[in-house]
Order: sequence, then structure tokens, then C-alpha cells
Amino acid sequence: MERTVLSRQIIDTCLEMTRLGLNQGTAGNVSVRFQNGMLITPTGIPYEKLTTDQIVFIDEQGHHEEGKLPSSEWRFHLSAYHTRPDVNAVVHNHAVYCTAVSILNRPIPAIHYMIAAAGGNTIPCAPYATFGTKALSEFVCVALKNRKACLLQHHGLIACEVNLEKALWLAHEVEVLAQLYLTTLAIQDPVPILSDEEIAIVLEKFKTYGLRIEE
Ligand SMILES: C[C@H](O)[C@@H](O)[C@@H](O)C(=O)COP(=O)(O)O
Ligand SMILES: [Zn+2]
Repeated sequence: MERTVLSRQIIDTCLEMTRLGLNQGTAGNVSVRFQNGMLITPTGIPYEKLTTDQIVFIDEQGHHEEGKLPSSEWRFHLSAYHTRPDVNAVVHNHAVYCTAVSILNRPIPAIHYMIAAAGGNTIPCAPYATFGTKALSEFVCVALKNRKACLLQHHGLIACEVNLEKALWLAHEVEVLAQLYLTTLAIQDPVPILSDEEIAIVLEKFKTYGLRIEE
């Protein structure tokens, strides 16, 4: 797809992320796989002020085009694409419930079968490291190895998927799971969870769920 079209889709995803209540201020960033690297939001610019020419290209070595400053988190976006060849879009935000669970430094357990949307029976929590660091990107590599979403301790959430629409959908879904987790945790700890066997059944069903038969 053409660069300007993808850049517009990145901005629309950022605006939708805010509209869904998943983000505040200039927190968060969004990228999409492009050529031998990715297109990513610039650092520190409010989404409503973003224009397509401000979206930054970074190659697979981490070199960005001159005259633009990429998101401070470009390292973990590159790590996500490196670790997961199956994904083409990455969304990061500081959604309130996900961040609250990350402060407790707990994974989200299998409290609802939709946990399987991220590829397994938990949403893991990557250990804390300062934002923008190589250390954080290395923790993200590990957390996303078998999942399409993870929490970042004392920070927020990352979700990745085949395209921007699905990555944002997953980020929203994980926020709902985090809200359910905290709501039930206030009543009972530990919260009842689904067995690995039940989650395995859902993972299998998700392989074909929503696929339409070609006419
Ligand atoms: C301090 C930053 O807000 C940090 O939390 C980063 O992770 C973030 O969410 C937004 O940073 P950029 O504007 O550099 O993408
Ligand atoms: Zn952040």
C-alpha cells in the first residue's frame, strides 16, 4: 500500500484509540510494517495535530529518515515485528485498566475465553524498564514470543496484529479483560479462571471463526 495511505491509517488509528478512551494526551504510539522497516508516529505530538508527512520511516536496522523524530518507543515496535513475522501493525497505549494491572505486576489470567484472542491463556506482563530503552524492547521480545499482546509493568499495553484495525481491536479487547479482572479481583482473589483445556478449544475455534466462504 502507498505510504501516504498507510500514514493516514496510522493517524486514524491514533484518533480512534483516543475516542475509545484507551489513551490520554501524547501517551501511546502506533506503527505499521512498511518495506524493509516500519512507519511510526513521531514523538510527543498530540494525535489531533498529526499530519501524514510527520509519520516517520525507520528501517530494520533502526535508522530513521532525517528531519523527523520517531516515537521514543521505536525499539519495541521493531522488536515486535522481528519477533512476530505474522504481524503488520503495533499499537501501544496507557489504557487505565491495563496499566492498573501492570502496576500490580500480574498477568491477566484466563478469566474469560476472549483471552485467547491474544494467542494463549494469559496476557503476560513484561518487566519494568525505562521507556524507550533497549532493555524494554528486549523484555517485549520475550513477552510477545507466544502472544499478540502484553502489559508493560508500571507503563501500559502493547497489541499487535495483521493490520491496524485488528491491532486496535485487540488493544480494546485486552482493556475490557483488564477491567473484568480488576472488577472481579475486588470481590475474590484469586479470581476463578478457565482451564487450559477450555482455552485450547477456543484457540482452535478462533482459527476459523469469522472466516467467510468465498461465493
Ligand atoms: C513518556 C512517553 O509518553 C512514553 O510513555 C512512551 O511510551 C509513550 O507512550 C509515548 O511516547 P512517544 O510520544 O515518544 O511515542
Ligand atoms: Zn508509553
